[in-house]
Amino acid sequence: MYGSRKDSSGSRTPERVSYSPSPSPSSYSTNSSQSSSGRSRVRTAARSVAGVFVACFTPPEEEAPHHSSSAFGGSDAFSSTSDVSGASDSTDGKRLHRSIYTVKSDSTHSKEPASIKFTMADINKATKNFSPVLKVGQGGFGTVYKGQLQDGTLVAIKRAKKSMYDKNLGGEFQSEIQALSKVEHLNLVKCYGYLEQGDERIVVVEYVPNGTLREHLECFNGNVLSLDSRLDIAIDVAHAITYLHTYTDHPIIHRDIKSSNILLTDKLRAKVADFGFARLAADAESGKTHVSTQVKGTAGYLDPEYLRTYQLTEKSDVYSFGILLVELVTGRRPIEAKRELDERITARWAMKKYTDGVAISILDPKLEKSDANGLALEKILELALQCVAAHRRNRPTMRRCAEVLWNIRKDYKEQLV
Ligand SMILES: Nc1ncnc2c1ncn2[C@@H]1O[C@H](COP(=O)(O)OP(=O)(O)OP(=O)(O)O)[C@@H](O)[C@H]1O
Repeated sequence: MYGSRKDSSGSRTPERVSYSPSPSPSSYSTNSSQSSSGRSRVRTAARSVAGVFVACFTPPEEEAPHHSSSAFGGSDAFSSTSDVSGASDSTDGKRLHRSIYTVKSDSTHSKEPASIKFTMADINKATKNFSPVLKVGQGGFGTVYKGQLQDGTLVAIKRAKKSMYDKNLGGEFQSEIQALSKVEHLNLVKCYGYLEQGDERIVVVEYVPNGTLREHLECFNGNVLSLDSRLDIAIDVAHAITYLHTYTDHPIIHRDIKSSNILLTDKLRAKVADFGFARLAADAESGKTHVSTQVKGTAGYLDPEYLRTYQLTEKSDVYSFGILLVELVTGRRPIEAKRELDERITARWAMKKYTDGVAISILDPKLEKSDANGLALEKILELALQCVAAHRRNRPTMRRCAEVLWNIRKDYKEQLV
């Protein structure tokens, strides 16, 4: 069900196989950037973590790894770096020792979403009867149109394809609506409302005008995204996901963080989209620490521990975020099937170069190989490595990721002047 489709370049386009404010800049300690000794420690640990990628992403034609026994054992060596995981990780050890996991269904959220219900007449008007000229994209959910509401607001109108509805879309549609309508954050795509009528399932969300992060990494408009902008985007995404994870009553796990779900504004700031797979995380107060659920997500970004155990926590998003960080600095997709064998799994290839002390060789060739870029690259890779740790207890929180990135950006800017 979750395979991958190929784009024209032969690369795999992955397929789906109390308000807590974003951390404020002032709350970030200025000395929390990773030290160089810390980096070398992480580099050592990386060697064992690299095994994870072998196990999880070995392309079909690749030989079986010789060291498969260590495939999920990387965290033992890696545990020496657990001090960077953030204070709130301390509960994770307990989480892993629980033997009974409770399924938390969406039914606990019986409250009507505060979203506006649209009529078919509104939608037809906004999209000029689904004019093909206004079609801006196509995804797993269906077709996306640009539209304009009566008050002039520009919106993206996502129309579910009939086949999705046939496949019991009902629950997923409700999930998307519930999650979207309750959250509001500068770096999250805002939900304006929905329509549910007969076979039609339509979501109306904020229109974000400047394409996806993936498109920008491929220079779709001819402009190279600078490392500075990439850092800004990473911080925006970290803030958005931190917000979801610390959401008032019920934390939300995004479940599908990837570059094509990150939309950019004209000023190149990021807005995280597509809560189609979002599920409400287990309520910490009730003692239910994660959701056991059918595995969903996108190939290349999927947390191996989630794949193995079906147990979903916020740390699955952290894993996907780590893959996204690697994507940001290399410009490559998580899986590039047409590459040489040792380069097909981008994160594994990048981590190997990092541990070999030649991280600079994986910098997106569109970026200048300057000292400042090289240093920032190493620090970003170090964080990415922590995010993709085999075991979730060794991964930092999203809040911690935001803090570290904030400091990397600060140091980077200081180096540039
Ligand atoms: N809010 C939006 N504003 C502007 N364009 C959008 C918006 N949402 C989606 N799009 C465009 O529509 C495309 C398809 O989006 P959609 O979220 O349906 O699928 P996807 O995330 O690309 O893929 P999948 O559904 O498989 O995860 C996007 O790549 C983007 O170009």
